[in-house]
Formats: sequence, structure tokens, C-alpha cells
Amino acid sequence: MATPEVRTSTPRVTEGSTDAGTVAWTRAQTAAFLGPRLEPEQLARVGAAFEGNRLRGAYADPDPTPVATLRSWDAELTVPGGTVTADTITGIGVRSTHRRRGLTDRLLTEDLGAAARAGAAAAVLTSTQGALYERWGFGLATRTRSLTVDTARARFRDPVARGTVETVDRPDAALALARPVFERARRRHPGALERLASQWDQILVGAGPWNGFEPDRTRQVVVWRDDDGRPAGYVVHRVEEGWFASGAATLGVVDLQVLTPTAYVELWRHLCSQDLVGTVTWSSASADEALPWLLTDPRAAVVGEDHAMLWLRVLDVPGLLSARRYPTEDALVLEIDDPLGHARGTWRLDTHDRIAPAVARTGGDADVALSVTSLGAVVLGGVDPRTLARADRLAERSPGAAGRLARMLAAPSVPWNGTRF
Ligand SMILES: CC(=O)SCCNC(=O)CCNC(=O)[C@H](O)C(C)(C)COP(=O)(O)OP(=O)(O)OC[C@H]1O[C@@H](n2cnc3c(N)ncnc32)[C@H](O)[C@@H]1OP(=O)(O)O
Repeated sequence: MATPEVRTSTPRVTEGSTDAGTVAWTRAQTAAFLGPRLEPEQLARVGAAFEGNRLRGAYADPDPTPVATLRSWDAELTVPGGTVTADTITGIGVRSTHRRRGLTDRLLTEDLGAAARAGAAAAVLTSTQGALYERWGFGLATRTRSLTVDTARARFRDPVARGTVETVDRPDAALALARPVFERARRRHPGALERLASQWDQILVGAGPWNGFEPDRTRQVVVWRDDDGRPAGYVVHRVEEGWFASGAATLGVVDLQVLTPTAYVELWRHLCSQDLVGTVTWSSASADEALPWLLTDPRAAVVGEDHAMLWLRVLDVPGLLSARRYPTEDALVLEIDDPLGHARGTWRLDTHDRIAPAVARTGGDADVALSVTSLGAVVLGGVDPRTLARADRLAERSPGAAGRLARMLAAPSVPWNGTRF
């Protein structure tokens, strides 16, 4: 069998219809993920959903439908104290008849190479599987934790509600209120990503190619305004289990973003005071949610399972390390191993200038040796380098260097990306 050829395209929409190549690409990607077979009128909409994205495919000519797919786009990624451009990757899917022949390897290696040449500091993805992406240099950079609240038990330590809550029915009105809040909130969370228009559709309406553009009609958007009437937080929730059978529904939080601690308290107070609701769950909460501490009985909120969220692959060492800020003034030499070459080398990171940290290649002796995968895991401050040293994933070459690196990389808040993509 001939080796499939890798090609890249961008979606084109003419008079409301999507080009045939994008339609074929989408069919292949949906099938690889066991998604629904889309009808022609649904396929006509995918071009708009993928607007501006890069669609890579491996094609066994003359079949116009690719045997493997990968979709990527550039998004701003928050790092401690700044942002970088990240190649954001999703939709890696291989036809069931063509797996384990290196097609993902080819698509991903090409995509990472193109992103590095275009100047992206890193690549990011979320994964269906835990054992897959380390081989391409992705390290687990952010995690989420599930949160489940028994609303009958949840009493707030501060019983007095402040500000106002407002439900917003129309998705365009919800977007106009939620997006400015999110744009400010995401810059406070290392690991958070800028969102595409199609991701907002997914969050606010629950519709996209993955479900045949069928809206989730139980979704509601609630905005909290401060005493001056300014929106300072919002929550999007959906019904996960109806109230008909038990009299007590389960609400699922889809997205919750706040700009102030008060907005956080009041949105949770609202969620926990709904008639017909017995439980509120959030599977993509941050690892450091304050909710249990707000309640008279902290056990009314059960902090549950921890999930892998964002995998990060460093492409440009100076680009990424000099974009973030550091809480300590120090200098360390890092020896980075990278089979794909993008991050490989010995680098001196000097944080004595708090505003402009310096990163340069050096011939000096390394203090710490680590793979690009381990660098991806530690660079946002989500895991302590000493933990990786204990796991033999990072080597300390000068005494105490892993601890110094831990103090250098500590983040102002726990890395969190609440948006799966
Ligand atoms: C970011 C995202 O899009 S996450 C979504 C991933 N996609 C899916 O889960 C959809 C269903 N699965 C698939 O389409 C495919 O099986 C994929 C994408 C997981 C793998 O694609 P393939 O083309 O078979 O992978 P490829 O042949 O390039 O394998 C590369 C390496 O990964 C390994 N690998 C492939 N799949 C897996 C797996 N599921 N678990 C562990 N290792 C795997 C291979 O053994 C190979 O390792 P090697 O280089 O040491 O031999």
C-alpha cells in the first residue's frame, strides 16, 4: 500500500456552504472519534466552526477522505505573569483500518515543526489517553479536580448575599457579557487558553460537529453584577439528571469564571439555592477551589477525582521562559533533551531582572538535566521539580538545584485550564 501523503488545508465557506475538502476531513475525524454521521446540512456548517484553523490530513489518493486527521490553531496561552502563542492541537484521529502505522507520528511531527517555524513558543493539547503524547515531548501541565455539592447541606458562612444575579437567555447576549469576563479571568490562570468562537458555541449552546450541532436545551447562563452593575462573573450550567424521578436534579457546571472573590461566592450561592436541585457537580474545577472553605460544613462540597487536562510541549525555550515571570532571583543552567530537537540544548535561565528574565544558550555545566516532557510539566508551576526528581524524571546535577528550580518556577496561582478541546 502506498504511503499516504500529508496535506494541510483551511476551511472555506462559499454562500453558506463548506468546501468539499473540509467536509471530507470532518467526516474522517468524526468517524475516528466514533461520532455521529453528519447530514449534509450539518456538514454545511462545519466550515464556520473551523474558521481559521489548520486542517491536516493524511490522504491515500485518490480517496478524497483522509485516513488520518489533525486540527490546530494559534491561541494565547497564559503563563505566570504573561502570555505566549501556543499551537493548539485537537482532532487527532486515524481511520480504524490505518492505525499503528505511524500516521499520527507524521501528522504531529509536521504540525509541531510548522508551529516552531511560525514562532509558537509551545504546543498544547488535551488527550483522550494518558500514555500517548509524552513520546512527542508533551508534559502534563495542568490538572482539574471534580467538585460535587450537596445543596441541602450547603450553608454559606457569610449568610448575606451581595450584588445581583441575572439569567441571560439569548446566546449572543450571554456571549457579550461572558466573553469580557473570561478575557480578564483567563490571564490570571497559568494554563488558560484564549477561546475560538466555536468553543464559545460549545460552552454556551452545547452545539458542534461532535453532536450534529444539536443544542443542549437545558443550558443556562447566569451573570453576577457588583453593586455598580458591572459583570464580574458568570456560570454556565446544564441539567445532568432531571428532577422528575427523584425530585432533586443534578446541575452540571460547564464553565464558571470570576473576577472577584465575591462573584465566586455569589455564583455558588445561586447554584446551591435552586429549587428542584439536590446536587451541583463540576468536573473541570481547579485543584484549589475555595468552595469548601466558604461553607459552614465543608463536607457539603466533596472534592473528588483529579484529571489530566492540559499537556504542554515546549517549542521555543527562550520564547517561553522569558515570557513568564519568576518569584525568586536566581540563575540556573538547564540541560534539555528533546528527540525532535526544538528545545534541545543547555540553557542558562537568569531571573535576577524580575521584569526581563534572560535565557540564553550556554556551554556551562548544567545544574538540572531534564527531558522536554518534564520541562512541559514544570514550566507553568503545576508540579514541583523535586517530585519529578524523585520519579527519576529530572536529574539534579548541582546540590539543591531542583529546590531552587521549584522556587523559581512557583506560580502565583495553581495552573488551571477549564476548557477541554
Ligand atoms: C489531541 C487529541 O486529539 S487526543 C485524541 C486521540 N484520538 C483518539 O483517541 C481517536 C481514536 N484513536 C486513534 O485515532 C488512533 O489510534 C490514535 C490517534 C490514538 C493513534 O494513531 P496511530 O496513527 O495509530 O499512532 P501511530 O501509529 O503514529 O503511533 C505512534 C506511537 O504511539 C503509540 N500509540 C498509538 N496509539 C496508542 C495508544 N492508544 N496508547 C499508547 N500508545 C499508543 C504507538 O505504539 C507508537 O509508538 P512507537 O513509536 O513506540 O511504536
